[in-house]
Amino acid sequence: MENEREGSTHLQLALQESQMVAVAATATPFLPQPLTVSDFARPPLHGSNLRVAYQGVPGAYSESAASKAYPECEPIPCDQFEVAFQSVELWLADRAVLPVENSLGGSIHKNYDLLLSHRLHIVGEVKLPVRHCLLALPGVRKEDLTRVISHPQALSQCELTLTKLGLNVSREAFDDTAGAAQFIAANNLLDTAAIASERAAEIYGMNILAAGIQDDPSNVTRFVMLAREPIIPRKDRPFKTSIVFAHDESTGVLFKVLSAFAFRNINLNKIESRPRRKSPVRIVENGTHSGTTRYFEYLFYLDFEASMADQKAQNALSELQEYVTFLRVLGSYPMDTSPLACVTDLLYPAATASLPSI
Ligand SMILES: O=C(O)C(=O)C[C@]1(C(=O)O)C=C[C@@H](O)C=C1
Repeated sequence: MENEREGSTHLQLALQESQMVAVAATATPFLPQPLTVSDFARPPLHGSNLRVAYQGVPGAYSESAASKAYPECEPIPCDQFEVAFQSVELWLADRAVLPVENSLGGSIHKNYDLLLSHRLHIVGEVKLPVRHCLLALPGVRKEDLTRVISHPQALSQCELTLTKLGLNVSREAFDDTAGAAQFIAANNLLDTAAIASERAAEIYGMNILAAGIQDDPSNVTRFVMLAREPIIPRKDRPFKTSIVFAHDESTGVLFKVLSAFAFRNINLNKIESRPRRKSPVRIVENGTHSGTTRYFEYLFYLDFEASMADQKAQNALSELQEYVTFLRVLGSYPMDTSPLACVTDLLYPAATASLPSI
């Protein structure tokens, strides 16, 4: 009797599990499921195509960036940025393609921090125009909406346009744009819209209520390609080098660092500061005045326009070493100078057709 009850419980569990699998399969048929930390126990996959990890689910802009960077690749969805880094380190993927900045939303700080806490090398960059759409289930009208969900970057890139559209909606953050569309479809939400790509609309059977809803028509996200090994820097095409450094409290160090590039006519593309997490604050006793001052400590990320194969870049870094307490080259890689093709052109070259624009 006891065994029988146990048997029926197992059966019920198995049934519930198979029903859950069936529901998930109906919601997103044949789509690869995102990697999670628990997948790292699996043996590495082998195949002839380059396996490229990205954060999100199919239809995410990061997937399009992976396809732009490596046209023949097998894109591998990951549920978090950290998982994408680890999947390359553990040979589950060959490359990772991750967003680092957007022309409207600014830097994606999480990835700057992860670049430092992992040992991968930047081997390329890719710039992707991001054209957002407002997606809802078939039959849903703008007036029915009470909520818009998406990746925080996408929500902020469309903030003004959402207001202009006259939508009386709350905004909620989601892990990625396509994941938001997938969630609406899987839960048959008739009062919720997602901000995501045209490709996400197609994959998850959603309608496009409005296209091109980003606040600036030339909205672009820059992604970096990461690998276990660095590439050999060259001088026959435009290269960029990314470094990260920290310095101690002496005066004018940042000025000296920037001058090391300026005096050699090396163009700086970007400088970003992040808190130095291991020692975020420096406390200084105020000499004659009583009390103490707390200074924030920073790590500086800098991109400059030169290859590490170039003597003047090597000289600039040698000079930097005199001023800084920590220096790491994150990668020296070809600049993306290609014309900006939009996501639709990349994935459906023949059909950049008539979308309901606002
Ligand atoms: O959610 C996605 O589709 C992503 O690929 C992520 C992401 C980001 O992290 O900034 C990438 C590009 C867009 O700027 C919006 C979101």
